[in-house]
Amino acid sequence: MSKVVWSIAGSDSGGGAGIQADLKAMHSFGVQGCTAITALTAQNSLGVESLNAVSTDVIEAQLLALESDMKASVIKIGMLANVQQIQLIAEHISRYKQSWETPPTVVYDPVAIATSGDALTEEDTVDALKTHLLPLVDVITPNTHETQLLTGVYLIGPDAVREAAEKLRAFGVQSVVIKGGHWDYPKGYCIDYCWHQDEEYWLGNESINTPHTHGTGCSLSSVIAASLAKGYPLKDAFILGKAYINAGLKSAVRYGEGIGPVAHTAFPHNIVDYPQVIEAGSWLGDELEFYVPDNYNYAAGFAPIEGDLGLYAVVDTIDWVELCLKHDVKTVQLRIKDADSPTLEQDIAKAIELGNTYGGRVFINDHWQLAIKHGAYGVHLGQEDLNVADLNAIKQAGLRLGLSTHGFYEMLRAHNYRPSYLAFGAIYPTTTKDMTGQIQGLEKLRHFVPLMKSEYPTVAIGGIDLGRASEVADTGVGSVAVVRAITEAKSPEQAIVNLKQAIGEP
Ligand SMILES: Cc1ncc(COP(=O)(O)OP(=O)(O)O)c(N)n1
Ligand SMILES: Cc1ncsc1CCOP(=O)(O)O
Ligand SMILES: [Mg+2]
Repeated sequence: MSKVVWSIAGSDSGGGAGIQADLKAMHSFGVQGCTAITALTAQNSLGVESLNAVSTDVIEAQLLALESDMKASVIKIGMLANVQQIQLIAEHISRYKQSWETPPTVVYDPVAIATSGDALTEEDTVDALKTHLLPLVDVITPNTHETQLLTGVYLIGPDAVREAAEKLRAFGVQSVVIKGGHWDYPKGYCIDYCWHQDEEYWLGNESINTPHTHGTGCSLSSVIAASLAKGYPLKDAFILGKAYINAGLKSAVRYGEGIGPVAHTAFPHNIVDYPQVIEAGSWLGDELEFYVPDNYNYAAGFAPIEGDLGLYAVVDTIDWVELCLKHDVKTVQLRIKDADSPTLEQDIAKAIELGNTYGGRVFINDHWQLAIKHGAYGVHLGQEDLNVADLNAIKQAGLRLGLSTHGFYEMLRAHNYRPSYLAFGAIYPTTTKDMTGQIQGLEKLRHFVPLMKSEYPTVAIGGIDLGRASEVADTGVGSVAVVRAITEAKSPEQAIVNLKQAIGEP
């Protein structure tokens, strides 16, 4: 069933922001948007002419109607026009959180506008938000101005952004996304920040030069809400929101005399619309004065893969490497997880030799030093390895680099290194490795493939068996990687033939 997301927000008669923007953005991400309207604004592209707050009775009637039949997995809150509204919404959300079988996630996009022109500048409104609403908020998405109004911190640089986020968390908010669309630092760039579960994430891209930016805030938080409902973790929802807004800004047009609305397109499938994940040591990281560790080593642009990866066998012994190569599996990975195995080096050397004998590509998982020493075709590394492996040594030695990714944030982080292939997983639950909370499913794979296929060979891994191989291949992914589908098959030789046939490998 499609996920339900509520938007509790104001109506923009010009159609560019508020409820109208929320519904369009939610639709683009395949969720059912429901609404509880808090205010009716009379506005056009030139500005807000009047604002009529909806009575709390009428708001409550909308909420009760939705609650009795269409409970939300995520509730997005936008404009709240007065203290009474804040109290009412907080009371309801508090009850949902305590009594619903699946408590909703709450995304709050503070909107600094009200009858007086600027609700967040009124002390009692800000007090009511801090006392009643913020402690119930899972993700807050203020822009620079709203952050300043709520925290009193002026966002003059990255440390100030961190300080403001800390203040918002002190009000009881779980996670913070601060939209940097309004600061021009570094010059010509748009930098956004996210704090979630004790980690910070920074995204950046060149500013998009258009005056037609109306509704970007509402739309971004609605994409975040819809993506959370779809099961994306916040760091991925944050990226999808940015990419959607970037695509929308590029196609935004004027409808009136003034500022036009950000365009609503579709799930972003063009890599050029995606922001950069900012890491220490990168140019943007240096501009933001990120701490660079002593052992920092970065390399990008690894040797390309010749031909198609095809069926990719991931196995843990030399016997399996040989069986797979002998039966014409063209890509094989030796994955020995016991770093203390007394035969580790010998096994790696032998696997590489077998690759040369049978003309197959042999990747070595984890043990990049031994892979270099014995001249492997490539190495396969995880995201955590990126901080410790000597990437320059791997690149200089001409080895291919395959990288694991679990979601859009990791995919973009991997993209910073321009590896030789990108693997995406786990597609389905697996017993081979603990992938709790990391199961991607086919829908996410369908989004990942078109995004990355023009840049890299793509690989899908995790829980893929003969019954599932063809639906995975149908996503257009370049390669299907399996462990148990071969190693636990009654006849591994026949399994190889069947798997190749299922994925259309000649
Ligand atoms: C093709 C392929 N994809 C993903 C993985 C997982 O690698 P990693 O994240 O390094 O985890 P471990 O395999 O080391 O447990 C892989 N090995 N191969
Ligand atoms: C190593 C690895 N990385 C992500 S899932 C996985 C295991 C895949 O094993 P299987 O094909 O048996 O599900
Ligand atoms: Mg590994």
